[in-house]
Amino acid sequence: MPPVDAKAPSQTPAEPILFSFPDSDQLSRNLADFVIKAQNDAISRRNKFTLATSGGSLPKMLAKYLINRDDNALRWDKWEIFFCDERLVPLDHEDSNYYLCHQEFFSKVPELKRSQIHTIDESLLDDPEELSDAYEKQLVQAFAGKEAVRNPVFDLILLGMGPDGHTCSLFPGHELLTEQDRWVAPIEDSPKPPAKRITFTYPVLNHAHRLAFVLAGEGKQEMLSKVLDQPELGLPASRVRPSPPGDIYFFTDNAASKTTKYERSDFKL
Ligand SMILES: O=C1O[C@H](COP(=O)(O)O)[C@@H](O)[C@H](O)[C@H]1O
Repeated sequence: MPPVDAKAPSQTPAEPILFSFPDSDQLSRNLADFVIKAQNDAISRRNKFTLATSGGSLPKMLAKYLINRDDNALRWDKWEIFFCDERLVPLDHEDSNYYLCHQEFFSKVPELKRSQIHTIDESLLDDPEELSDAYEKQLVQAFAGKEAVRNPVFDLILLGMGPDGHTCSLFPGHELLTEQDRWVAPIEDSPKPPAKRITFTYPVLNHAHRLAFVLAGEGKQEMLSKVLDQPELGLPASRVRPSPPGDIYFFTDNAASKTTKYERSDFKL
């Protein structure tokens, strides 16, 4: 188990900032600029860029304008990549979030070395607790030093959201919503298959420097309205509210944000 958080618990959490773009192509283009800005800020601060990504619909939208660029904006050698959640299947299984990200993104970036990507230990697939602890240890090692006594502070965490409001593998009504000690936890009863997974917990999410939900299409509309307009429902995605100086953004297309009454912000870097 990681050391106890030393941060003062009384700070008011950040308010979500909503960006809405005409379509998913514009969303991807602006998301790429946002990621590059986060990368540059992180490199100036600590000479590396720690990113955690989700699976689902995100990797394709993320990759679209990050791969095949001709402007040298990306400093791939500085990237260190984790997964916000992972399914307990082999890394070449089609349900694996790593496999999906590899297909959509990593395999198209030859500069990115395999050692920069933190995956689960496949030899522990039969022991979710052990596997989860081993993945948590990878975080402890990556964030060692001064930060080791607090929580890991990711430069950027990219999130998706399912139609039930889940994010990572944190599902509505599940006991993991109140997990305060572990950074990474196993779940063996995920309502969305596969049932066995590991997931980041809120202590990790809510200490990140920046987080962004990436949501496109009409299928996200109803749940996005609930998450932004009715936070009192306590849906998993609504509970992502980092403490200052962390920021939380929603990158959406107009189809996803059509019905929310939440105020849109102009996108500027
Ligand atoms: O199961 C999962 O679902 C969520 C949402 O996926 P999406 O296809 O609706 O974008 C995803 O963020 C998570 O990483 C994944 O394991």
